[in-house]
Amino acid sequence: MSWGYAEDNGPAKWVANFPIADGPRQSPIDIVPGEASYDAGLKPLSIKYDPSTCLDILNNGHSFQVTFVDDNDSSTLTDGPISGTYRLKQFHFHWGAADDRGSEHTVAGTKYAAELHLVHWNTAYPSFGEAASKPDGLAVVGVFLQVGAENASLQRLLDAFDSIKTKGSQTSFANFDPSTMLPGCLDYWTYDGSLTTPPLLESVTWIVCKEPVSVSPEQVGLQRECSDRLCAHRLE
Ligand SMILES: Cc1cc(C)[n+](CCc2c[nH]cn2)c(C)c1
Ligand SMILES: [Zn+2]
Repeated sequence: MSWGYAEDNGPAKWVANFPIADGPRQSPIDIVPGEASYDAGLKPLSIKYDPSTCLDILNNGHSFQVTFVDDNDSSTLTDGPISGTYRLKQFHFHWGAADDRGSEHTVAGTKYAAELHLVHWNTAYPSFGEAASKPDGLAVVGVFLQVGAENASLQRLLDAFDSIKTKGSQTSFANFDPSTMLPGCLDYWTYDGSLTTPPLLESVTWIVCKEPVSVSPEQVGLQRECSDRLCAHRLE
């Protein structure tokens, strides 16, 4: 039985096959703004994405993921809490069965309808796979999606869903600029954590944007409908 989000293979059961689930820096966490300490040493994020590095969109059975060419420094994350250059590898979303759940991180207990993860790897290591097992190997920018106005940028992704109906299917997806999904203000919380799905590797510097972006009820409904076809989990 592979891991998932159902009663018999969900997060409470992952520790059986992935003991790191009980590790010291597991994600997601509840972010309590009042308890976060201000660090004047932190820099603003520097995000530079080149839409021509966008490669394809994949249904990996747990979400849909847009993958990027990462053999050069065309799409990078620098500064913020990290040192060196991290390359964009992929982005994907987490959502749930209703508008009041879906995000992985919470803010003072509040869940958002969905959460975007932009996954970057530290070019101090030879590849994404190598970096994924290093304590400073990955940097994931998290953006909360709040139900409200339609998100034109997201709509282009949702329109591609029809061609990735079954788990494991992928289709080419070109010239998408992920920075169109970032909020206007890039203020962030940061902490050292982990992947939020098995193998739960403790290799992620989390950079969670304070400002959410909007998604319309229809769009998040489409994501849910797609997740049926993605045979993906229901978070609750
Ligand atoms: C090597 C590796 C494996 C997996 C499942 N993931 C995805 C895990 C994940 C999704 N959202 C947060 N962590 C990453 C980013 C790297
Ligand atoms: Zn994720």
